[in-house]
Amino acid sequence: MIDIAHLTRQFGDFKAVDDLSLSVAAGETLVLLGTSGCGKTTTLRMINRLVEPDSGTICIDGKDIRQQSAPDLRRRIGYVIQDGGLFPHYTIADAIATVPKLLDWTPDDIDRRTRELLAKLQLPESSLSRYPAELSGGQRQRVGLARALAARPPVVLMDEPFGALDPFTRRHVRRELFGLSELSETTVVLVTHDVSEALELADRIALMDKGRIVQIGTPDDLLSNPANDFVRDFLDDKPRPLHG
Ligand SMILES: Nc1ncnc2c1ncn2[C@@H]1O[C@H](COP(=O)(O)OP(=O)(O)OP(=O)(O)O)[C@@H](O)[C@H]1O
Repeated sequence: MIDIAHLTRQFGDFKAVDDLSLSVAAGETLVLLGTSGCGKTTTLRMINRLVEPDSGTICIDGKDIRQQSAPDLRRRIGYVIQDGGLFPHYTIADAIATVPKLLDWTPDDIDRRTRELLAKLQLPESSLSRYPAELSGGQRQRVGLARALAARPPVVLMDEPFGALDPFTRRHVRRELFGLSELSETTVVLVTHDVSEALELADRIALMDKGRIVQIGTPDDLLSNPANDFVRDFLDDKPRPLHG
């Protein structure tokens, strides 16, 4: 579904992403996990051409993404960021309708799809005329996902989608959203630095360090056969008392 080969991106002299290759299968959830600054977001943003690589290729369904215009590409790739990434002056109805309108859906089809998503994501219909600032963080996150899923894109990219939520809400919202059949059929690439989130959501985890993949595999693979001490230490995030 997504094939990334020898992807490199520098900022000045600094290699943010360094010869990175990976594939994501259709319907798979791949989590990019790693420390702050290891190149997760840069990798993700190259998939929807918000960042252009210096070298390497990305193909979706066998087609090089540079052979299509960035706006066309982005209409077929949902993108979810922290706190929903909603425009403050768009109502929730406008936000969810953004891509369907660009794709010239009829108002009836947009309305039907919007109401379907509201029901699935447990958002009240009264939220349609509200603005993001009038919703809770968890609700904004659901609207961000509704907007990303509205036109049924085959691929959804998520960058720390639950990062703005408190730990309790975070666990609750992510379980609920990833329980949706709609999302389980979609190919998802999700960026996080939260180990338990990665272990819970991933079909496979790509653990990154300094722009490279240190190990890629199922959560079980990484836990039972860590490639080195970095992988072992990274995954072992149990709290320990400092003294005693
Ligand atoms: N536009 C830019 N200009 C200069 N440097 C950048 C730019 N974007 C990213 N970088 C640098 O590239 C490195 C990787 O950044 P990136 O955002 O991909 O990391 P990350 O793993 O997603 O980190 P975080 O979890 O903190 O978001 C960082 O050192 C960052 O400072």
